[in-house]
Amino acid sequence: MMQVLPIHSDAPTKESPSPGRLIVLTGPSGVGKGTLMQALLKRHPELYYSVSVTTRSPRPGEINGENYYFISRTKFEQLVSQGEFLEWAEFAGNYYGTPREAVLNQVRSGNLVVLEIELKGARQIRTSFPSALSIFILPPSLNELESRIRGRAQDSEEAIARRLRRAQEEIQAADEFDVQIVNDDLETALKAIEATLFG
Ligand SMILES: Nc1ncnc2c1ncn2[C@@H]1O[C@H](COP(=O)(O)OP(=O)(O)OP(=O)(O)O)[C@@H](O)[C@H]1O
Ligand SMILES: Nc1nc2c(ncn2[C@@H]2O[C@H](COP(=O)(O)O)[C@@H](O)[C@H]2O)c(=O)[nH]1
Repeated sequence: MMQVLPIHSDAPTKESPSPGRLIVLTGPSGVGKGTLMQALLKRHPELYYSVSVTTRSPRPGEINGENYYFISRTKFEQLVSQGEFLEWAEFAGNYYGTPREAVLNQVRSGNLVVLEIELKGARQIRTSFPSALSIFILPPSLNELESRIRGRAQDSEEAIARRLRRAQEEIQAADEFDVQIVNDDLETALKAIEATLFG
């Protein structure tokens, strides 16, 4: 379970110089961020993947502490008030947030830290950490996005509809980010991410 950390009244809201770097992977739900992330971690185990905190219920097979830290809304709101998140957002009826201290420690230690997060959180990171590298993953089409969400068979009809509505807003924001990559063929998209990260 996530460690509850003390409140730091001087916790940074703007970045301070550090040897590591934050990488933000964003894009609509179902576009394949998690799939790309897992493949990337296999090839580059030196990357640090930030495990988020959420109030969403675990899907079959999801493991607490590995996929997410699953907590209650009350606990999440308490952590927000304690300043424990680097960013957080409500998405499709649930809260999601990035644990502040673990991520900052990794960046300070010189590591490349990858956050896989939705649009509002990605915007918060861009504001707080202007040197973060942000990558927006696009679907080949909205139809393909829908069939990926449905193919995953993890969400109710209502959740699918909410995610698709939100996807259209998110896609319009793609140009706000440093790099846009279409996840059509997985291997091609992976190579494009690798080229962005490692040159
Ligand atoms: N390039 C691809 N071609 C075909 N299917 C893909 C591709 N990339 C991912 N998928 C499939 O699309 C579905 C959604 O992928 P994934 O769960 O990784 O998306 P996500 O962006 O992480 O979603 P969320 O943001 O909701 O967690 C999965 O079933 C995955 O196997
Ligand atoms: N702002 C944040 N968004 C996050 C975080 N962790 C995950 N996410 C994004 O939420 C949606 C929905 O995820 P799902 O697992 O329920 O399908 C998706 O876009 C994730 O990338 C976070 O810490 N902050």
